[in-house]
Amino acid sequence: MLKIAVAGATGRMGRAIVQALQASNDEKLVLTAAIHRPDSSLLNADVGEVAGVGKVDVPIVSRIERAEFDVLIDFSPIEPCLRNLRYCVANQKSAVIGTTGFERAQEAEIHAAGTTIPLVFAANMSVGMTLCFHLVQQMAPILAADSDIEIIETHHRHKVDSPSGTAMRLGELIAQSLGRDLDACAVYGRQGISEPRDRDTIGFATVRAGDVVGDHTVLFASEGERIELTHKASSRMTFAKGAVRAAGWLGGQAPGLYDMHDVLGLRDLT
Ligand SMILES: NC(=O)C1=CN([C@@H]2O[C@H](COP(=O)(O)OP(=O)(O)OC[C@H]3O[C@@H](n4cnc5c(N)ncnc54)[C@H](OP(=O)(O)O)[C@@H]3O)[C@@H](O)[C@H]2O)C=CC1
Ligand SMILES: O=C(O)C1=N[C@H](C(=O)O)C[C@H](O)C1
Repeated sequence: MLKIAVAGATGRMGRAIVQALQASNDEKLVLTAAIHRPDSSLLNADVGEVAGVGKVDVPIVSRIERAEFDVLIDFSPIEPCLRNLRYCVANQKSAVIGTTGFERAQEAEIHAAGTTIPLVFAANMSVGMTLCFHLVQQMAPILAADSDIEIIETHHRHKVDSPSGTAMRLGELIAQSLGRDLDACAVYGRQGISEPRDRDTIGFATVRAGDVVGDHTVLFASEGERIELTHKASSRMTFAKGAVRAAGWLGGQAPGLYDMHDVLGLRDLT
């Protein structure tokens, strides 16, 4: 049996993860804890009822210290997510982190945690986007000399971090495959009069509207042709199933920093 705790359990992703756990065919995965913020009116409510899957006998708690678990799946906001991670490191628990929007120093802390506990950290837990992460690294070195590279993402109106974690990861992987430093070559949005576009930059455009689950396009545009690699998520269950799969996979792993390539057995692709 692998005991799973979910942090951010009442959020959009948290509820989808509770649903995915209930629907999972992996009988060794058991939801044992759900964590929400201390001042929530939902404390002590049954998380299954909050997620719409009926009673699961798991009351929502406010502190990770009150949770009994082997693997934490965390989609809570940045500060609680980092606090939870520190608890996991101190208590040798495994973690799957799906939260996005971390600053560089916070990412460094997550990477360091991966030296002491089994940790999956992935801005996008879908199979399709994991494949796109691979594909852009193949495409960019072939196309970059003649192409402008732009990353365009659209998400629902409630999303607070931008560009999305996925867009940033796409940018990092493209920059890495071209030997560029993303911090030096990224251009975030444009307004007003500017010089003509510098081919060595990577542009980011962000759209926030309605209930869009998550669309990403990487555009390679040269004189005379363009390639658009587009991924569209139409259900949060796509990410939730990935997170649950990652938790089950982590159960047997040694300490290390992993991503969905490892979980899906696609590491040889990269
Ligand atoms: N890696 C991936 O595949 C994906 C990643 N994400 C990322 O996951 C994160 C969550 O997204 P989403 O579910 O849409 O956001 P939500 O805002 O719906 O969910 C976050 C939840 O965390 C709760 N929360 C606030 N404080 C705490 C706390 N101290 N402890 C535990 N929970 C707390 C919030 O409660 P309240 O609202 O009451 O404050 C909210 O219910 C984002 O960073 C998003 O970018 C999203 C989809 C896929
Ligand atoms: O906040 C979201 O919704 C999503 N966040 C992730 C991101 O920032 O990339 C993944 C997905 O696109 C949905």
